[in-house]
Amino acid sequence: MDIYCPVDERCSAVISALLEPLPPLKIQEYYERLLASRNCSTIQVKLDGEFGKGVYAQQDFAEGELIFRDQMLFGCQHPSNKIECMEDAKKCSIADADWDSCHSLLCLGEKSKAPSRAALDKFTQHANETNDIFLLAAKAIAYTILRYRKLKTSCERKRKLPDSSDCFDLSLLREAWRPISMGHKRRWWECMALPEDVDSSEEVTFRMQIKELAFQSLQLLKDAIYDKECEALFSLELYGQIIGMFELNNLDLVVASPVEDYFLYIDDLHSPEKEEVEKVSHQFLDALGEEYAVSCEGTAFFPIQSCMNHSCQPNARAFKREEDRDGEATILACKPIHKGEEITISYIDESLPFEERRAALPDYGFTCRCSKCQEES
Ligand SMILES: C[S@@+](CC[C@H](N)C(=O)[O-])C[C@H]1O[C@@H](n2cnc3c(N)ncnc32)[C@H](O)[C@@H]1O
Repeated sequence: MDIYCPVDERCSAVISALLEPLPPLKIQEYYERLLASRNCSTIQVKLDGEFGKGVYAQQDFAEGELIFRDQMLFGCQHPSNKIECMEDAKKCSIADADWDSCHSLLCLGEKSKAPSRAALDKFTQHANETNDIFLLAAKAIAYTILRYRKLKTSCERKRKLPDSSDCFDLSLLREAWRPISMGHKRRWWECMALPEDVDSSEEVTFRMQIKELAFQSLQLLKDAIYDKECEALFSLELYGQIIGMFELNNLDLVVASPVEDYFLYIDDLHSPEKEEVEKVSHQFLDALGEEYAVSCEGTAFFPIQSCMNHSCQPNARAFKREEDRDGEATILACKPIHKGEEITISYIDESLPFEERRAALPDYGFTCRCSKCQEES
């Protein structure tokens, strides 16, 4: 029997409006504005190709040249790699930008704006025990709610209207949701690759279990940060689409330990300031032992990098370099690229033989139709 989510039924019209794709020109305009806001003129996002959106070169690039750097929209650290991440959250050591964009609703500390911190604790624990992708989905929902509230307040101020806190405005919710609406999406329980230990005869049951898990997580999140005007964001349909978007687009990340950065900073200080600070800091360094330099491993969604299509003969690579200590993604040319050419990366190890590449790509929810695969098939 399928899962019944009452919000899906109550908000079906709003959900359809949020999932309706924008016309191609509007999509292009959105990315033009995003790239301009980052002073990036080396690339363009267009919908010209066979596979929907794609990233195209606006100039020639030599082999090894930096094409662009992308800032993450949402990211999280894997629980297995967390050294007291919950403690971090309690101390609210998250950057101010993250605080404004989503953390104020998801914080477990004293400054939290979450309606129920106990419920938020339960949600977080469930995500840590099952799948940390739920933490990322919670960030996307909190981000949209906070953006919606901000847009509404500024609209009311502009129009000199009285505070109409209960009056829902679909166009503002669509605007608040826009950055997430742009990501390539499918329902999580439908796009997820079947794990190797699950027999194909068990596929239907497996996908239903995944859907149930998402529903459990959503109920816990709803108890923690429910917002009546943004109720549609608590539908199973949108939750599944958001998680699916992360599953299909995310990039694995390694970010240098911020604690290590702190100790390196102290190391660079001059006397007598350095000795003064070390009087306090050495206790922490002793307590942490080797762990102070453990880098943060996680997963993140990048708005521009996620528009890059896959090729088994890519002309670029997306990764982190030693100097990129800030969680940004770096895209470098691995071949000379000419102005106007599509810039592609490989989501898998492209040196594998055809059959193995074909077997690896279902993790990304598609069968490759790049020229190399077409020739080899
Ligand atoms: C990360 S997204 C890339 C951006 C995407 N084209 C869009 O419109 O948002 C990955 C999706 O693009 C499509 N895609 C990318 N590379 C492809 C390829 N080589 N063959 C077939 N489809 C591809 C698939 O639908 C895949 O799930």
